[in-house]
Amino acid sequence: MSTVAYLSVQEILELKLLVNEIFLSIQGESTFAGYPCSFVRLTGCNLRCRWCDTTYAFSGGKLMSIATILDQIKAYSVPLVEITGGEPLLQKNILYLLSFLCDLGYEVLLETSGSLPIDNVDPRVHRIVDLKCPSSGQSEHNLLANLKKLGERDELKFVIADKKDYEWAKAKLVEEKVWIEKIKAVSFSPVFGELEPQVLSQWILEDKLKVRLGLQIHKYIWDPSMRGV
Ligand SMILES: C[S@@+](CC[C@H](N)C(=O)[O-])C[C@H]1O[C@@H](n2cnc3c(N)ncnc32)[C@H](O)[C@@H]1O
Ligand SMILES: Nc1nc2[nH]cc(C(=O)O)c2c(=O)[nH]1
Ligand code: SF4
Ligand SMILES: [Mg+2]
Repeated sequence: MSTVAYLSVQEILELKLLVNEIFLSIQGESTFAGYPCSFVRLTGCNLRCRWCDTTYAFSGGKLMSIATILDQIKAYSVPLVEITGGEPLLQKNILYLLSFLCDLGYEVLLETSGSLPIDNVDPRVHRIVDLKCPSSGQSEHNLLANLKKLGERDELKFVIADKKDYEWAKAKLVEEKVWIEKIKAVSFSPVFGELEPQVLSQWILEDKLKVRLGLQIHKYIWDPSMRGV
């Protein structure tokens, strides 16, 4: 617990988070795509991406103690856990949950918009940081200072709706090269239902970019509008 104020185990277990859903699925995004993964989706987001597929997580949910959340994750019995949202970093108690999961030996992923500081996140966590492209309508919220905090276990992603977004993302790879070189992976993902994977693939191949094409594979396995997968 080096990154946050010291609390006893009992105090940590009693801390609460506003949780939208907890579920077991196949990890659909990032370099961990394909693995069984427990998901904890927290309620609330400070952004409003035009194409957000999880608007139901902007409100609602249930206040749950970290002890109860852990019980559910333990019941799923898989070694990979992702905390997502909404925007998970809006709730400060998330930092305790992340560290506690690492202490228990889980491989822990955090999916964040990158609009809030990522500094206090336990260094054992894999941080997956989205840089919001222009057509999301939220680019002005990108906290570019986060990029220099990224390390070798972290990933950067760009969700791309059109050629303008693509060119913007490509320019960022050059402008922020010095930080991006140090991280595990960069992915370019098409906005689902808006940009054909084949079109984005063609652009990446033409430019021979060293980025991974990211497809949300859960949307090919299950109905793309389904929750809890
Ligand atoms: C729902 S967000 C939650 C985490 C955080 N708020 C964020 O934006 O990174 C999880 C991921 O889904 C991506 N996403 C949301 N809607 C999408 C869509 N329509 N097509 C492709 N990716 C989408 C986001 O860009 C983000 O990388
Ligand atoms: N299966 C599955 N994988 C995911 N990876 C990141 C997700 C997210 O919403 O953050 C997500 C999700 O919603 N479902
Ligand atoms: S930051 Fe994430 S959860 Fe919030 S609106 Fe954008 S995609 Fe949706
Ligand atoms: Mg999702």
